[in-house]
Parts: sequence; structure tokens; C-alpha cells
Amino acid sequence: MLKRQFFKPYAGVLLTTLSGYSVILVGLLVFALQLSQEIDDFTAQTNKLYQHPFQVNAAARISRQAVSTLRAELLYAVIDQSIIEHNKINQERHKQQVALNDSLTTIEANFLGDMSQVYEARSLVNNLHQIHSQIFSLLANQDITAAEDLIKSKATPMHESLLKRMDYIVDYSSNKAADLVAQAKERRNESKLQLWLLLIVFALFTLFSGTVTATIVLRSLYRRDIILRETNENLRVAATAFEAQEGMMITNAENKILRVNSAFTKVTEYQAADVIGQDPNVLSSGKHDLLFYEQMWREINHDGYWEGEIWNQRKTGEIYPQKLTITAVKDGEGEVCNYVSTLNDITRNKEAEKKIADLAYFDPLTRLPNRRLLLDRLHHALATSSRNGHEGALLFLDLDHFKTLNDTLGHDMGDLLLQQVAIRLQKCIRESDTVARFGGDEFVIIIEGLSVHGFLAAAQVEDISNKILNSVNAPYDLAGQAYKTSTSIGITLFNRQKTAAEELLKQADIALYQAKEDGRNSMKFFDPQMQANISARAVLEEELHLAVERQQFELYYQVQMSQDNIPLGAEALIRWNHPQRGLVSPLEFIPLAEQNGSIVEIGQWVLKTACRQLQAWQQHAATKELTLSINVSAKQFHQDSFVRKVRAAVNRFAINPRLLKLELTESLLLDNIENTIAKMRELSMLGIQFSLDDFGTGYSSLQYLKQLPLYQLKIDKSFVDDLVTDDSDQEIVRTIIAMAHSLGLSVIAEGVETEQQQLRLYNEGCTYYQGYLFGRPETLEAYELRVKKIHKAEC
Ligand SMILES: Nc1nc2c(ncn2[C@@H]2O[C@@H]3COP(=O)(O)O[C@H]4[C@@H](O)[C@H](n5cnc6c(=O)[nH]c(N)nc65)O[C@@H]4COP(=O)(O)O[C@H]3[C@H]2O)c(=O)[nH]1
Repeated sequence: MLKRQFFKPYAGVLLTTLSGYSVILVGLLVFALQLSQEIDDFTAQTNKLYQHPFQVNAAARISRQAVSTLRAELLYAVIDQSIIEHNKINQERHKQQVALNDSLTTIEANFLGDMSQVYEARSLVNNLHQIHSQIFSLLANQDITAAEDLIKSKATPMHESLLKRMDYIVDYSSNKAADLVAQAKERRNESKLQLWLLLIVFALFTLFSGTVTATIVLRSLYRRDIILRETNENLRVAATAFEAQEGMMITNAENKILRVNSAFTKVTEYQAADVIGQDPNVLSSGKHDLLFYEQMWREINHDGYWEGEIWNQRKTGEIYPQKLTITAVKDGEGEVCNYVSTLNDITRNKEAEKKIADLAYFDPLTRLPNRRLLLDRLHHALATSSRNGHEGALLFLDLDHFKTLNDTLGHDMGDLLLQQVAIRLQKCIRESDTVARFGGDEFVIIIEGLSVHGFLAAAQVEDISNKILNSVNAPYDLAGQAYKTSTSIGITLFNRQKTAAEELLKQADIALYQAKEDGRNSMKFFDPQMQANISARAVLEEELHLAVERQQFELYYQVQMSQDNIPLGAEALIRWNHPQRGLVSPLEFIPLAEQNGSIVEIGQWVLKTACRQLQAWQQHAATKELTLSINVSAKQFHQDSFVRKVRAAVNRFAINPRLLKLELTESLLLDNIENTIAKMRELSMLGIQFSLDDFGTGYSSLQYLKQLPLYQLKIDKSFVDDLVTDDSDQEIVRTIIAMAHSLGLSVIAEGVETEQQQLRLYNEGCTYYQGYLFGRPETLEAYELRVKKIHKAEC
């Protein structure tokens, strides 16, 4: 093929040159033929012209001679009439007449001059013969006079006239000969010139065509050189490309393997020798049916190209996914001569694709479907249920106290727990059902194909939920650490009545909230009343945002007592004077405020009000020593500006910072502990004191307690409640007190309602108390009255 391509330009050049020559040669030939024809014509004409002077001249001379002879004979006969009788003279006369006639005929045929002279000569000759006959008759009759008269009057003038014309003819033909010589010369010169021109044209043409041919040949050689170089380069590139990263295979038109590269061996594990001469179907995995290959070849034959993914088999028998392209290569005649295939092992791509799909639809930690896939399956389940009439259920789960685990034992432990819970949840349901991780510690379960009767379906779900509660309750082993947890479940059922997926999730969430409200580790079915409560909650949330601005908050004060019933100070507890609802408990709105962020504003109001109050108390002897504790929520504390705000409030109201106590919770402390410690240190440098609220409910450890600049531990009400009856609570309280003392911290117990509780606490070493036994949270006036009364009594 290469050879043919290589010689193609030469054939072209040769053909062009030859055809050029042929055209020009044909042209020249035609021209030469024309010239030769012209020369022939010219020769014929020339011959005639050449004849003319000789024939005509000769004839004219003969005629002249004949006329002269005839005249002489006539005159001779006048003198001697006897000769007329002689045959000889008659013969001579006849001979001269014939000569005269013949020569005149020759002249008539060839003369080129004025023919009237010739015709007149002819007429004269004819008449002359008659006149001569008459004269001879007269002479024969001896009528000499008449004969002489006739000679004189007619014959002689006719002789002279005839001779004159013959002279003209002789002259003309003689002159014509000279002309012809000159013309011949001229013609010869013209022919010579034409011949030279012909030669020059031919020489020029040869030169030109030679140059053109040489240029074309040189150009072709140059092009051939370039093509050769390009071909070499292309071959080099092709060879490099052939040995590229992707596997390559070249087959012939019969689809037998001709060549493979080393990447092919890497992918298929077949050596070149294994496959050369074979059909590429040695690589087939058997995973595709005949129809697949038929379609593939239909495309190759139609488009000359096929690209797709295919399952092939390595030499070892391993089946793997491959990206394959097949290109049909055609020769110069448009016939397929080869097929070039590129093949890439896309096992890794497939894995990556799967990973991406997993990431898009599965939770990477638990490998459970994520929110997106859950919604997808829920839509599907709703469609199925409305088709077959079977009830389905949506369960919303949330692990109880998961945040505390995360905060205390760390996120890794939290992750371990989520993974183990995920496994347990999966075991509680059928494979056709779905457990999804909805986010954080929230799981959602879709159960399908329940009874067609709602009450039976509810019972079925209750059974499953109980199974789940029990399963989640079982102890966990978190990296060697034993752990127990529980979950709360909100349940909603779905059936033919079409409810949107999002709406169902909301219902299950509401039910979950209710389950949590009911004390956790329980399940709750969604009911419309719950929905109403939730809606009311949403309204409350809205109103909370405006409560500070509308001055609807008030601080209540709960006295804190020493063992000697001396009021040491108070805890400020917020109340919301709602225009319609009356006093709203902080237990109802503080969690909401924490959720929607309005706690920051509320906290700031509490801080300022407390400082203003401390300032006011400084004016009276009965109250000037009182401390005031305020609750600080996590969101409030973790603001960057918190320290600055406290400092500003202390300065603004010029209070003794030692009288301001900030009550923090354990979970607050553990969240970003370094930052918390830094802030606490900064504030304690100002003189502010810290009390650790609800102590004992979390994962308090000596480890971090030591690092905190605390002033006081507050024993949670839950331990105080059963302190008298429950030995373990008593043990806990004892430990807390001992721990506080060992750290040099003050201890106060909250929720002290009875004297027995106070006595127990006192016996264990706790000397400060807060609780209904001493006083409930009360208005400022009531509190001040109480304090002043005791102060007065003391005085
Ligand atoms: N049954 C019983 N209860 C007792 C007894 N002694 C005190 N209490 C109640 O226990 C709660 C003590 O407050 P807390 O643990 O800080 O718990 C507080 C605190 O966490 C939060 N809170 C209250 N005011 C504020 C505030 O201004 N800011 C923030 N962030 N939280 C506040 O609301 C929670 C509830 O406050 P309250 O409803 O005022 O409830 C108060 C109080 O009325 C008792 O002997 N028996």
C-alpha cells in the first residue's frame, strides 16, 4: 500500500507530461500538415506558373513563327502561282495552320495574362485561315490583283495584328517568369522562416516542458521525501502510541488478531503469542448474549466505530469490566483492511463509581441508606401501599443521651455506637424493609406490607418497635468500654390515604418528640393532638423572639441557705409573663430558646438584670453580702463576646464580681474544653465565681474538674430526691461531696425539700442548700422581704 502511494505522484507527473507532449505534438502535427498542404497547393500553383513562361512563351513563339511562315508562303505564291499546284506547299500550309491552332490552344489553357488578347488572336487565326484560302483560290485562278488586294487589305493587317498579340503574349510570359522567380524566392524565404519558427517553438516547448517536468519531478521527489519523513515520524508516533498505556489490538479484515501491545498483555494477561492469529472472542466472558455482539458489529459496519463497556475474561479466567473501542480502518479503495481496538480495564472506575453512588445514597459510617435514598424508598413504599392496600409504617428513632456520650467519651465512641446500633436495627426488620441513617443519632425505618387493617398493622409495628427497644437496650462494647443506651421511637402509619413523604416524616418526628417527653426508651404513635401541640410550640417559638423586646421576662429568686439558715444569696430563675398563657416555666421555653438561638439575647437580659440587682442590693445592709447565681446556657457561653459582655455588665453596674455566680452545666464545659477553660480563667481573674450545675448527672471526672477554675459543685436534685431512701444515691452524694472537698470546692445541694434530706446532706459535709424547704423561686419583693426578715431577726 505504501509503495502504491509512494509511486502515485510519479505516475501523475508522467501522465501529465506525456499528455502535455501529446497535445503539443498533435498541435504541431496539425500545423505541419496544414503547412504541407499549403506547400502542395503552392507547388501546384507554382508548377502552373513555371509552366506558364515556358509553354505559353514557346507556344506564342510557335504561333508567331507559324503566322510569319504562312505570310511568307502567301507572298511566295503571289510571285509564283505555280507552287500552288504543288502538294508540298499545301502540306506546309496545313502544317503551319495546325501549329498555329495547337499553340493557340496551349496559350488558351495556360496564359495568365489578359485573355482578351488570346481570344482575339483565336478569332484572327480563324479568319486568317479563310482569308488565306480565298487568296490561294484567287491565285490559283490567276486573279493576281484581287489576291494582292485581299492580301493588302485583309491578310497583312491580320498578320500584323496577330503578331502583335503574340508579341504581347511573349512579353507577358517572359516577364511572368521573372516574377515567378522572385515569388519563389519569397516563398522559400517564408517557408524557411516558418520552419525556423517551428523549430524555435518546438525548442521552446521542449525547454518549457522539460522545465515543467523537471519541476514536477523535483517537487514530487521533495514531496516524496517529506511524505517519507512524515511517514517515518507517523510510524514512530504510531509505534509509541501503540505501546501506550491502553491495551491495543489490531485485527485483519477477517478479524484475526495481527498485533497486540504490552498494555494488552497487562490487561488480559495473554501474551502476544497466545492470541496472534486468533479471533478476539478468546477474550469473551460469556456474559453478553449474541444480540449484544450483533448490535456491536452492526454499528462497526455502519459507522466504522463502536465504543462501549464490555465484560471480558482474563487468561486466568477472571471476568472484569472493560472500556472497548473498535475502529474499522479502510484502505485507499474504501475496503476495511483492519480493526483497531483499544481496551482499558475499568475495574477501578467501576469501583470508584460504586463508591460515588454509595456516597450519594449511603451513609459512610453505618453503610445504611442515607436521607436521599430513604426519601426515594419512602416514595416507592407509598406508591406500593396505595396500590396493594397494605399499611406501611415510618419509624423515627433517636438515641437517648447520645450527645452526652459524644461529649464525654468522644466522637469515636459515638461513631462506634452508631455502627453497632445500625447493625442491631437491621436485624430487627426484614430485608425488604429499610433502615436509614437520617443524620446524627437519628434513624428512620420504613416497614412495608403490614396488615390491610389499621389496628392490626399498629399492633404489628408495636411488636417490631418493642423488639427494637430491647435490642438497642442490650449492652454495647465500645472499644472495650461497656455502654448502655436506649432509643425513643416515633411511629406513623401510612396507607391508601395519600400522605406526602415529607408530611409522614414530620408526623413520625412529632411522635418521637412525644416519646422523648414521656421519658425516653419508649415508642409513641403519631396522633393529631400531638400535631396541635407542636403547632402551638411553633407559635411559642415565634413569640419568644419578641419577648425580650416586649419586656415579658422577669427574674424570680430562690434563696440559697447556709447550715445556720442564713441566706447566702439566691439563684435567679427566669419566668416568662406571657400575655395569654400567664407565667411560662423555663423548662418549657429555655430548650426552645436554645434551639432557635434566642437564648443568647435572653441570657444577656438575665446577666444585665442580675448585675443591676446586685448593684441595688449593695445599697442595703441586709442584702449587700448576697450572691446571685445565674444560669448560663452553652450557646451563650460559647459566643466569642461572652467574656467581654460579662466584664461590661460588671463594670457598668460597678458590682463586686465575687457576688456574681455563673452556673454552668457539665455538657457545656465539655464542648470545646480548651476554649471553655480559657474563658473561665479570664472571668475568674475578674473575680467571677463558677458553680457546676446538675453535678453528678453527666460524666464528671476528676481529670477535667481539676483544670477548671470552679468555685462550687451543685448536687443535682435527682440525687437529693431519694437521698434518704436510696443507698446508691447516698453513696453518690457522699462521693460528690468528698470530691468537692478534695478539690477545695464549695458544695451546694439543690432540690432540698425535707429536713431529713438537709440532715443527711449536713452529715455528709454539705453545708449549703437550695430547695423548697427554704423557699421556692419567688418575686424580688418576696425574696427581699424574706431576707430582710431573717436579717432583722438576727440583729
Ligand atoms: N421540685 C422541686 N424543684 C425545685 C426545688 N428547688 C428548686 N427547684 C427547681 O429546680 C430548678 C433549679 O434550677 P436549674 O437546675 O438551674 O434548672 C433551671 C435552669 O436549667 C433553667 N433556667 C431557669 N432560669 C434560667 C435562666 O435564666 N437561664 C438559663 N439558661 N436557664 C434557666 O430552667 C431550669 C428550671 O428552672 P425552674 O423551673 O425555675 O426550676 C428550678 C427550681 O424551681 C425543690 O426543692 N423541689
